[in-house]
Amino acid sequence: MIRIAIPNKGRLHDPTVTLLKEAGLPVLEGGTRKLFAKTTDPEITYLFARAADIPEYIQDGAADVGITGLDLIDETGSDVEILLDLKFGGAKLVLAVPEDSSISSAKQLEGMRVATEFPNITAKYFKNLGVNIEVIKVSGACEMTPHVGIADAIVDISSSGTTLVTNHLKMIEEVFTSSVYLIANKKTLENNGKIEQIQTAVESVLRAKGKRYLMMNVPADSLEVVKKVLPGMGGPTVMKVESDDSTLAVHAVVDAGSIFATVGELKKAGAKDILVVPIERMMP
Ligand SMILES: Nc1ncnc2c1ncn2[C@@H]1O[C@H](COP(=O)(O)OP(=O)(O)OP(=O)(O)O)[C@@H](O)[C@H]1O
Ligand SMILES: O=P(O)(O)OC[C@H]1O[C@H](OP(=O)(O)OP(=O)(O)O)[C@H](O)[C@@H]1O
Ligand SMILES: [Mg+2]
Repeated sequence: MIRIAIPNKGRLHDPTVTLLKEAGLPVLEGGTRKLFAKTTDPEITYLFARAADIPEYIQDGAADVGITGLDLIDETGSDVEILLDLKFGGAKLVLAVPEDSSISSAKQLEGMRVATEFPNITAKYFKNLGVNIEVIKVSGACEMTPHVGIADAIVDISSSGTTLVTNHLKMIEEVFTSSVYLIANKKTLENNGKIEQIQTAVESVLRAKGKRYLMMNVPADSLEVVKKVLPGMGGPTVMKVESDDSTLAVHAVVDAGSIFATVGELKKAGAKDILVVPIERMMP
């Protein structure tokens, strides 16, 4: 049996559940108040946990696989296997000071106080710089601390930057770049092939997100020009169209980012009836 720990609430819950569904491992009978949920594979169960607790659950074997933020993994110093960047939940830990402060670099904070929800990452950052500071650990509303004399600077999560601006703070350094990762217990990973299957399934969803499936009809004498337009992945699949010897059906996988330009060029090359279709999963 493999237990996968996923965030029970907060901003990481919904995208995690969506990704698992796309990977063919939907959270069944889910509900934020429940501790456990099943999926379609009888050998896999979900455990709902706080995002911040997941790294330690994985390290200690309370769960075998986990999905949570890299910042939380690093902060807890958990000894886990980092398998895959899931490319969502992106945020930065930034060093910020009041907007009217004359401080413009981390080095100028020698001997001062820095408030944060991430004391270990913060201490490590300043230690690497050779700057002595006092870390003040808070568990929320960090942005307020420089304005009430508790700290001279903060290290806090920023994504859009709105919270910093609203609280009259300015970023002076980037301390840590985070996104959400798939992690695993080191022992289970060695002994149980199921984790690799889970990783492959999730990876196949991520790979497919950047691709589109193109289908089109091509006059036989335009095939060579059309093939030149279609960037590889082993080249397009070319099929005969029944009852029409002069037309071929051409299928190809292309980068989603280049779809606009590619379709334009295909038209020019003589392709017709072009269909652009999303791909659910892609295995190499
Ligand atoms: N704008 C953001 N603010 C806070 N955390 C973010 C943001 N964007 C991404 N994250 C990531 O989300 C994770 C924190 O999720 P968590 O569920 O603990 O907090 P939350 O969504 O703010 O919920 P809570 O209401 O419990 O604070 C971290 O890994 C963090 O990097
Ligand atoms: O750069 P921004 O897009 O403004 O996002 C960053 C803010 O969002 C988070 O707070 P959250 O909304 O989770 O509230 P919390 O402090 O109660 O967790 C985080 O702690 C920052 O304060
Ligand atoms: Mg929060």
